[in-house]
Amino acid sequence: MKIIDFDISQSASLITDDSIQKLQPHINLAHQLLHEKTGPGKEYLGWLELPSKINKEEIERIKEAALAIREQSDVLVVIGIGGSYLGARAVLELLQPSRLFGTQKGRAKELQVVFAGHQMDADYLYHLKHWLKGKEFSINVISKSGTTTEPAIAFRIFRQLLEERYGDIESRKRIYVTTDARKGALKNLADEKGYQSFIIPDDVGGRYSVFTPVGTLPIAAAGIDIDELLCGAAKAEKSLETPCLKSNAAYRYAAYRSFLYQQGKSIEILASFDSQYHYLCEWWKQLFGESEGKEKKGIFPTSLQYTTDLHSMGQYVQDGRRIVFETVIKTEESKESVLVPDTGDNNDGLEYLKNKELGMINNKALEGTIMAHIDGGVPVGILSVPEKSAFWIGYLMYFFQKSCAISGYMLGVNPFDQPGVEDYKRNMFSLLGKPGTEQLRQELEVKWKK
Ligand SMILES: O=P(O)(O)OC[C@H]1O[C@H](O)[C@H](O)[C@@H](O)[C@@H]1O
Repeated sequence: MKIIDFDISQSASLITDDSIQKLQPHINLAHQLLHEKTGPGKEYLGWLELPSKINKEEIERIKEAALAIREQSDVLVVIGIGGSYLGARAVLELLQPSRLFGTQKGRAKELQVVFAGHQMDADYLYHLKHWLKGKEFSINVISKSGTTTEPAIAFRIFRQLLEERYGDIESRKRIYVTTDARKGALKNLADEKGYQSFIIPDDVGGRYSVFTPVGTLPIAAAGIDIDELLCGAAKAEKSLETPCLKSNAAYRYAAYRSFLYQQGKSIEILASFDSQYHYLCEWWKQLFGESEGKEKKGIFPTSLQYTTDLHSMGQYVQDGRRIVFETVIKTEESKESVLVPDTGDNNDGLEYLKNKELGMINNKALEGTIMAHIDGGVPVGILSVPEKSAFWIGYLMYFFQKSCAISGYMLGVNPFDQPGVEDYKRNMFSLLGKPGTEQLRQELEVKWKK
């Protein structure tokens, strides 16, 4: 039976199953806090039963909007940052590998999804604006608060471009807003202009929102089957209901992290041997980093793409400070077959690999790397994902959400807030001269001797 599993048996010399099992009482407590909705952040647990309680009518509305976008445009500009951006990007990059090279070649009228508002890089926005010349485009602006600076600026830029191109009335039909049901500047603007709007539920935080319209609208617009995605998430919700460590792989993963953190391992590397997982790793970093990095505690989540990074960071992992552990994503099947060509000579010394599958070679690299890292004192957990499909990515993302919540409760923090993120924003607003922030500006000038 196909399933996402988490296995640490190869690292037995560094971490035993027994030491994980001993954490069952802690897991039970965390499970209780989560499922009885009594823990910190309990007002943000809407994601927990979201896949099984999905509103069918809303899904139909999303599919209709996705179809309309595909009919009216060549390009969808998705504007958002953090949890309002990474989930959709992760799914797109994982399931549409040809995106990595720009276009969806060979397909009739394929909508291209591009991202903006995830930074304030002037050069990027300038070139994107110019690239859109002569292309039909629509916008999906996504912001739960409706006030985040980066997407708000990008939305101004692309809304202006849209209005100049299509005029006020037509451009209103090309703007799709995903935001709070009641409050925020974006909500007000959407009401005023009559943009088609989608709601981010109050009880679902940004980094847990991929199965809401935050993720599903751009994912559906890209032509990915959101029923399958949600079906995978619902399957995970059901399969990961039990607190029993032996049968709940997400809880085993949480316990493994918790155990290693107590042993002084403060950095977790999420590694994959498949470049399509890059943005899934970025999404995972926000999920765990924002959920756990508080009160001067928490594992620092980072990611590496192998074998690429074995040629840059491999040295550190193998032989640097022993504060690192690794979680390796292993996908069983490569979708495509690529063979090492038989060139009729052995000048490069690769004759022994002729006609061999690249997928098989990559797999041997994975096996060899895991052995080397364990020998070097790095515990490695293997997260096996049956295939790269909408169903299994849905399952995987729910798996991570659930393990993150449990891991956060085991750490003793609120896994659903992010108070620290406000500090840079406060300073930035003051330095930009936002009205009402004069006092802070003076304090900053004195402190930093400007
Ligand atoms: O959706 P938004 O309200 O625009 O927020 C986007 C992101 O910005 C923040 O600063 C938060 O730290 C993130 O958790 C959030 O996902």
